[in-house]
Amino acid sequence: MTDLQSLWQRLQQKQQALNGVHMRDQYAADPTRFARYSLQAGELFLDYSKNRIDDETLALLCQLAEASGVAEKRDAMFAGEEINHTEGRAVLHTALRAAPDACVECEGNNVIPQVQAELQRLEHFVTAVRAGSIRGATGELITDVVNIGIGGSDLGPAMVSEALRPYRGNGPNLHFVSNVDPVQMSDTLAELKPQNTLFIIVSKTFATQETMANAALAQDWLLVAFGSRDQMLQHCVAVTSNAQAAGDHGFAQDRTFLFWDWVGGRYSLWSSVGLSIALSVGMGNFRKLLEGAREMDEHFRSAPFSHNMPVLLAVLGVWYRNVWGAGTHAVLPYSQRLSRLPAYLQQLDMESNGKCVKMDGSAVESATGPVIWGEPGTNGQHAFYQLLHQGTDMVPCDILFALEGDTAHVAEHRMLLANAIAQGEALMCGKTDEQLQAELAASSLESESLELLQAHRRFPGNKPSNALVFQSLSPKALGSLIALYEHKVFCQGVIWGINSFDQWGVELGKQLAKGVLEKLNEGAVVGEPASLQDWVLSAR
Ligand SMILES: O=P(O)(O)OC[C@H]1O[C@](O)(CO)[C@@H](O)[C@@H]1O
Repeated sequence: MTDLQSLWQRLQQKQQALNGVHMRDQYAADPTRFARYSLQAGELFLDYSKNRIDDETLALLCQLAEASGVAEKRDAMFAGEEINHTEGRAVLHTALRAAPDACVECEGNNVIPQVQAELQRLEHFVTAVRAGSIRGATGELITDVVNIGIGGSDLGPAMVSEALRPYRGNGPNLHFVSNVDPVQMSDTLAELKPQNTLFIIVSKTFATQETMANAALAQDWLLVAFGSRDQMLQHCVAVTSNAQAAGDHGFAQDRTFLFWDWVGGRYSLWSSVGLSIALSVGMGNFRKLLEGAREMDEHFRSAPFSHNMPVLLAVLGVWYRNVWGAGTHAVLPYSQRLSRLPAYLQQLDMESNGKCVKMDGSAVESATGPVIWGEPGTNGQHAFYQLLHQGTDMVPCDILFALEGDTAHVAEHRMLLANAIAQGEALMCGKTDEQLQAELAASSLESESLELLQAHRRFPGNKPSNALVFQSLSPKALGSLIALYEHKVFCQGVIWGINSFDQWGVELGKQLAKGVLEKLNEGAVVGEPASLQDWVLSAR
């Protein structure tokens, strides 16, 4: 039996032993549990004491990470090795936030000078737009910026710019258009004036159907307003790793911001893809975001696994996914500003680890990435928390909150905190039968109804959750938080033996849609419809 097999076996045994143990008893028996199962990394604090674990489990999980080669793969990633082997690419989003004097080699070249040069170009542009020295074609100020992109070219900038809304100062208003459903672009344009609007067309490939279609709609709108292609182009910039395609679409070099093929779409917000973020909150805040991520990178590279936040989150996720059979993982930000975090993490996690084939092409032997879902916490409480507390599935949760809010409404922020803390406690402790009986006994209900109600009002508890806490949702804390999840997903991919950096599973639908579109453009079907496609054709 290999080391790995024996570790999995011991973890299975541990699960059987812990299955009958209640976390509230573990807590009661060990007053040091919270202190021992929590840690600070930079601006982030993680409480992982409300998990179905003990010291031996944690030690086994860390050994699993070690035996799976997490440290070696991590070092290979940071060193620019070609770890995305199915696309023949290095994975170097960490170089985008590395120190300016760092040296990170990719195919023998240090990539840091080009990263820093592109950041400088971004800085000049951002500063000029915010200061009003770059203006629209008619000399008017740019008051609104529309980011046109999808997936990684949308979700990261959209999530971050919403999270950092209080840092906008006199920055322009931001709008995001991703969906090829034309209503999104129409509704957005209805609010805007061409002379004050800048469009950022963000696409790594500069070939994505949705983005190119939306860019064309925006450009038509500008052309109608200005009647001149040159003026139209003054209101557009491109962000891409395909400079050639941007050039073919008429974008001048000084209106094209670049990133590289070693930056995966879902890992790209740290690059020029973050232009909308930087325009909104200013370059100083964008650099703080990078700094926060760098701090987490350093922690990930240097902390022992037992005190390594991304590694701990990763192995806890693996523990529930593979040993306890949890199919989903909930992300519950107690922060309206983080309302887009679950959607962002869906792409980060599910596009990375939704795989059924190992690096060598053989089928995986265990389950891989869970379904990631969630909503801001208090809204979720009045919607789906019923299932978290009394449903039949175990749903591990991440509960996130800032100690300080960013409004003057301190009392309301305290309510938010109270809810976040109470839910973690309710999930863990549940309600004992004695507590419930005492509550019901104090009511005026008859004994028959009491018995029935007792069953329905039982809270079993013993439901796992992590709490991720930060002083305030600052650019630096947010940078660390995003990098934390990136590295968590990476570690899990290594443990499952999969390539977390390709996304072949999205291709088939795209290919088929092209064929269907051609048929829809051609027209009607003859005879009885034999498929949905035929039926739609004949129904139109
Ligand atoms: O930036 P692009 O090339 O337009 O791609 C957008 C998104 O599409 C995907 O390739 C999936 O279809 C994502 O990985 C990517 O973030």
